[in-house]
Amino acid sequence: MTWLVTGGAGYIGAHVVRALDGAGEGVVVLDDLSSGLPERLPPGVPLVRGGVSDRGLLDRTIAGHGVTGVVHLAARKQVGESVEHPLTYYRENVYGLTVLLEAVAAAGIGRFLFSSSAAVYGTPEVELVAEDTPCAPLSPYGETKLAGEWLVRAAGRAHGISTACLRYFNVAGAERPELADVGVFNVIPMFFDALTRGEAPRIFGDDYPTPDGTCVRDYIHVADLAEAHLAAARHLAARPAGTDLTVNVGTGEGVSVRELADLVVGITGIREPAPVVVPRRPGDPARVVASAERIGRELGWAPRYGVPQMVASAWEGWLARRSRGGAAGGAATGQNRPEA
Ligand SMILES: O=c1ccn([C@@H]2O[C@H](COP(=O)(O)OP(=O)(O)O[C@H]3O[C@H](CO)[C@@H](O)[C@H](O)[C@H]3O)[C@@H](O)[C@H]2O)c(=O)[nH]1
Repeated sequence: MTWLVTGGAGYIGAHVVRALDGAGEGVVVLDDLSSGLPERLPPGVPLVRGGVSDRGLLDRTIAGHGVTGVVHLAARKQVGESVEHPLTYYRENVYGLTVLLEAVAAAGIGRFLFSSSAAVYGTPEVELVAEDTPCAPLSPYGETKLAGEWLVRAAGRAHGISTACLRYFNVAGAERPELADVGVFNVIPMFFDALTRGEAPRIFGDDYPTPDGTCVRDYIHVADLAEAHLAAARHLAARPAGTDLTVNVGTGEGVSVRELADLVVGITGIREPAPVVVPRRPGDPARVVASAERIGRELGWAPRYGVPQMVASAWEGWLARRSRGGAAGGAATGQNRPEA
């Protein structure tokens, strides 16, 4: 197969590209490089520069590279930003997806993997969130992911496309330092950022109904997440056209913010200033932990890495970036120079 990976130069996308490429699948990347970095791509993987709303570019890329499957990761993903700019989120995450699905249907492509999110569940009041837990997203970001799932499944049914919606839980870590997340939007990089600036990491609330009072999340190593994409791609390829699969990609293990802060302090060795508790951040659910039963059963997938490895690999990436002078990017390599 040849997979078109949209957003393939991003933090998660580059890990997915490496997993597919390493397993011998053909890969072509479409990325507008708004946050993606060409040097994240392995040598020999073609990069087409552009967005998923550009139908002409999609048609040329699909035909020119003989694309037979799509992994769609290109999207905006910041919850807070989506509250301020909902129209941008709907345009890029929903309208962009309709254009992509039209191109996929017109080309007769039979496999489509969609990057969804645990954000579709909102505030699930259950110990383990199963895929049939009612979806009630709290932000425009989560709404666009849920609407995206509806679009993907409806297009799959109408056009005989096999589809998989992967609901990512809290993604962290890096397979190698240069692939680490360069954004400071999630808790682990936010803790690193505070500590390396001599400030105390902030724990948002310790009065939640959880064992230590801090929020509990299901952290998943990005390399394990990438393997889940490979497993889903193979699952679809082995089944009849029109198969649809919706799975949580999480570990089933909850880790509290306090436990995470202790790990970060231990792994970085930066003990002062110690983490401080500040008021709750509005909108944070107390506990969001996946049921990983379906993904294990359907895909035979299980996580290989735990939270200590996520923190340690993210820290290596953080240090590597600092040693490069803090620059987020670098020059494109010759092999991955954008085509368009
Ligand atoms: O400086 C910080 C940053 C975060 N947190 C807490 O850490 C936990 C994790 O926060 P964060 O890394 O921001 O992730 P979530 O808010 O859980 O959301 C992430 O995970 C969701 C899927 O579950 C995705 O939809 C979102 O895009 C992604 O940001 C939460 O309890 C936060 O309150 C702190 O205590 N201090």
